[in-house]
Amino acid sequence: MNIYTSPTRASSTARPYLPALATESRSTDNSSIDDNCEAVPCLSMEVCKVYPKGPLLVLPERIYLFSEPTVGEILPFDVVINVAEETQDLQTQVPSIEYYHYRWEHDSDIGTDLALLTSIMRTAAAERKKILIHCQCGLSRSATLVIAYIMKFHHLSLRRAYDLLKSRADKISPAMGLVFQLMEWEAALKATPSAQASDYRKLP
Ligand SMILES: N[C@@H](Cc1ccc(OP(=O)(O)O)cc1)C(=O)O
Repeated sequence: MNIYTSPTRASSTARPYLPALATESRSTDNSSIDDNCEAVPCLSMEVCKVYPKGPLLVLPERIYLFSEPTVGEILPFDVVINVAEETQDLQTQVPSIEYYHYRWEHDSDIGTDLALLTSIMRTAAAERKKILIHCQCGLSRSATLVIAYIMKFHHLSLRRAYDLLKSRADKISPAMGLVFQLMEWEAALKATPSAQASDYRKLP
């Protein structure tokens, strides 16, 4: 079990079960991706060295996952989505970048934001923009958003989307409360399959 348990959520609720089985095969394009995600434990909120080589390309449409970046680290990006309450808002320092800061905590209600942010990502990807998704450690909140994107625009179940991202960024561990919301997201996507048909894009 590699799902990060938020300290703000009691363990009274049933645990969603997403065993970390990397069932997706890696494409040639992404063969070097895992090399960037070294086995460096995220020891504290202050020291999140999960991506020691910088932002990690996790999806072929130029979508990268990362922990809290410096100004210099976001400069190469066209779009930055920061989904951590506690991270620094860099918007004023990078006026040329399309910058979004959604102040998620580990137990935030993110359902509405998922719809909006995945659409923003999709639009940016269609415009061939380079997109950075980050939170503080790049393990839970930002990973949740990327999983939601994969589910919606690559038509994968939560389990398969999680396994896919895990195969490319093996330290991800969405907080349990966020996994529950991804389960709701999955149900909502299933209820409106026709709305996604034109957005379908096959993963290489
Ligand atoms: N608190 C954890 C590290 C951690 C911090 C934040 C975190 O969330 P996110 O990836 O959403 O910034 C996940 C994990 C530890 O002590 O190892």
